[in-house]
Amino acid sequence: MLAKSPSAILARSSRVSADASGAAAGTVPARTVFLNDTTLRDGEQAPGVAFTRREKIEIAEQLAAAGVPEIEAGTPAMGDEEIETLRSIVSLKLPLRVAAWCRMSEEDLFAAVSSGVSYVNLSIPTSDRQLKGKLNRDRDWALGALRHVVTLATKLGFTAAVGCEDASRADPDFLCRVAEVAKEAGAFRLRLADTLGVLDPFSAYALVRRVANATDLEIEFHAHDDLGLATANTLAAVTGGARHASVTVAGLGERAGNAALEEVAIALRQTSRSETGIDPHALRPLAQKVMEAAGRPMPRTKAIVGEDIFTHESGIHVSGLLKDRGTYEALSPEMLGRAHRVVLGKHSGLAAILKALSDQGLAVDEVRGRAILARVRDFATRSKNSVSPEVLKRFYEDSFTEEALKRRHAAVMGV
Ligand SMILES: CC(=O)SCCNC(=O)CCNC(=O)[C@H](O)C(C)(C)COP(=O)(O)OP(=O)(O)OC[C@H]1O[C@@H](n2cnc3c(N)ncnc32)[C@H](O)[C@@H]1OP(=O)(O)O
Ligand SMILES: O=C(O)CCC(=O)C(=O)O
Repeated sequence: MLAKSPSAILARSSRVSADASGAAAGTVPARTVFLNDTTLRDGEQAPGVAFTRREKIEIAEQLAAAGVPEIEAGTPAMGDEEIETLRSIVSLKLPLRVAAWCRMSEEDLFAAVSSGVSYVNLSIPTSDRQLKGKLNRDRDWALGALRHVVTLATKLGFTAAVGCEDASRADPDFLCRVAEVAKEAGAFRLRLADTLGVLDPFSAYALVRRVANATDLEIEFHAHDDLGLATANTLAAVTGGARHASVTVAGLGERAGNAALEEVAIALRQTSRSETGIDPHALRPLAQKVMEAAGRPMPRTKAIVGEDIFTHESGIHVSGLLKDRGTYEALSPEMLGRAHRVVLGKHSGLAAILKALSDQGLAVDEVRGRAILARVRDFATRSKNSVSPEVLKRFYEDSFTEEALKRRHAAVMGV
């Protein structure tokens, strides 16, 4: 058993250095918002997802390479395997903070000591619904437990943050009181969790603003995507005063998942010019790695990292893009290390056909171009796929045959 006895842990507490988890040495980009990635903790809580130690290590390395300043790498209370994995990640001395998630309990905290992390997120339910419903406790108990466990964590040498589970359904006055006690007990940050994903951007803003005005603790916001609003709520929380956003790669997480790291990083940059220090080029390889390890396919439409996000088919769009890319492209593919692409399919128009032919050194007049377009549409509908350059070339060659001439005639006559 790796977890040590409380007395053994207290005896060595003075040796727990604030930098044991490899907090960054070297160049750190100027950030205005800090993304705390919890792919290895809340991301892995997605049903059926179970990373191996090797996968966790590789994901941690990629997160560091992408410029993520802090990761929540696991839950020591889960036992020896998780503790050993956390130790392996800490031992890499990556240029990021490695934190562990703990319930507000001595037992979890002692397991965290065994894991070698320096940062702990100590979580306590803050809504009456959860306090009563799952713990059969009340607010006074919560404040007492918080004071006791955070004080102990500080004595043990941890840098401790307090996680307010179900903060979005909690009494805001009570959250302010939690912030006060957390601060007195030595916590450095308060995490407001929208555990059930019930907030919208207006209520997320109001909640964070309210608590941020009442405390000088740094605020982190942790969103869930049950209403499809996790990223929007995270941006609103940042506007409300949160300097830290809890995110996961590709939004992997409990139920509908969390706020996606790549969405929050790029949306902040595009909409409010906030800098997170994340390398945009690293986002797609990172998402591919995480989805592969999670055993889940990445939706082609996934914002920022999906296969199709810079691919255009519709005739009107392609016609516009050919004249001026800015007509249908607001996000730069190059900024994300990607390339703009046009495909031929059911929604193509003549301009796209002519351009695709000319890319192969071929030219046709409008009538033949429209006949080829009719075949492209037919092919795409039957095959449910785009038309490749090879198939297009065949349509081009066919367009000289008698049969094609007939088809062309029918197309022109509309029969
Ligand atoms: C919103 C979130 O994402 S919270 C994080 C969720 N993460 C996880 O659950 C991580 C994976 N979990 C596990 O491996 C296990 O549940 C463990 C190791 C944490 C606990 O395992 P078990 O001892 O078997 O307990 P079990 O899972 O059945 O129940 C959870 C216990 O934690 C208690 N608990 C829940 N939240 C807290 C809290 N913040 N502080 C203290 N205790 C808590 C529950 O009341 C329950 O205890 P009880 O059985 O005395 O009522
Ligand atoms: O309390 C916390 O630390 C957040 C836990 C969590 O993942 C959640 O509430 O969704």
